[in-house]
Amino acid sequence: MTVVDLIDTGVVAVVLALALVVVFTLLARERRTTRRLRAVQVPPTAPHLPSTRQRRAAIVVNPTKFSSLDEHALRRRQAYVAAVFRSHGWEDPLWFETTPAEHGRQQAQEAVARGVDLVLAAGGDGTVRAVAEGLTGTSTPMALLPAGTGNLLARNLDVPHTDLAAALDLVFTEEDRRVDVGWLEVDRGPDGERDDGRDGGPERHLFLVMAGLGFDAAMMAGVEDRLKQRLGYGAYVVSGARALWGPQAKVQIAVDDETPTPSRTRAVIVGNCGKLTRQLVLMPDARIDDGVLDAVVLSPRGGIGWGEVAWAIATRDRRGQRRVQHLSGRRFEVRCAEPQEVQLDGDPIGPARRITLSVDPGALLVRCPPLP
Ligand SMILES: Nc1ncnc2c1ncn2[C@@H]1O[C@H](COP(=O)(O)OP(=O)(O)OP(=O)(O)O)[C@@H](O)[C@H]1O
Repeated sequence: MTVVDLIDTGVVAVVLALALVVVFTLLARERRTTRRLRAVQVPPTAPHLPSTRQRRAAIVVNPTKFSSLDEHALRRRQAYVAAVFRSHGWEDPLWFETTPAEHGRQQAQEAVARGVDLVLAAGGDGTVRAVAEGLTGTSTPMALLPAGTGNLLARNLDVPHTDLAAALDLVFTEEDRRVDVGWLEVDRGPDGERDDGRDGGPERHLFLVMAGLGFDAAMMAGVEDRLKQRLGYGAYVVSGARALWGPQAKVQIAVDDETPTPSRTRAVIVGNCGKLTRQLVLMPDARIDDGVLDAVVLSPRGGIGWGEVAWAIATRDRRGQRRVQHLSGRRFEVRCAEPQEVQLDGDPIGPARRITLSVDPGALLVRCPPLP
């Protein structure tokens, strides 16, 4: 190992150590202040209004996210939620469970067919994406009951992600906001296996936060479920430390109708919104309702390069520099010389040779606080 390698290794170790300290401190503080799930107090029932049609919500639940609750606790939680709806003059909600084969899209479509006024996605970002696929293009809004590890959409929309009762309150106090939807088309090459549960046509996935390929996707693919349950967000830091050392990828990036530009990169991340945590903002200019997608292209070499990337992100640098390039447009196409891991709102979906990302402006209604 040369002296430069040693310095590089040292810098990476310091950057990672700092990142670990910052992430764990922020998460610990966030948990302390917001974890306490409000006492299960059933609010008083509102006076019955016979003349108007009662509104009704559907709740699409990913049961794996509540597996720590026993049958009794689960029923109490459901009874509490139903009582909250009744107390606001709504009918008892319809409940749908996701399955290993149907992650929420079909359940949301069924809820719309049954005429509900709102569909709540109770799960992580995977459930939120699936429910959004079922609601996009309809006039039925979605609300969030965040129960995942990352809860990236909730973080970006300022929906409480550690207090289900507070998230539920928003249903009755907030308005519907129109947000953009991102679509990712994946070309896996002749040997690739599709991952969207459909048979014909191109493989297509909806995303609401970020999609991309390279380092970040490899990091997410490397997160083991057991570690995620034990460490939560910290599992991503551990996996990130492993993925840091991969080689640069040769890619061609085309934005809208421009000529593709060749690049050697570690990650191309395209965002509908840009926040990873309250403090960590990857794309400071990304807005979920501006009708365009933003992107960052990260091209560090060695530990010093990663240090520059970490600094640019920590300081929310908007201008970009040689290691961190910012782009924006309505359509991105990324072609890779070798297949690269792809991620969607934090979920790895396997390697691909080419991805195309486009925006469908204002295609989804979400009930949430005013958009940041
Ligand atoms: N009934 C079920 N049994 C087993 N697995 C399920 C079931 N329903 C959904 N899943 C799995 O859960 C995944 C979605 O999980 P979730 O909603 O937590 O998103 P996530 O992105 O994994 O969240 P996070 O990583 O933030 O915890 C789906 O992709 C599917 O694989």
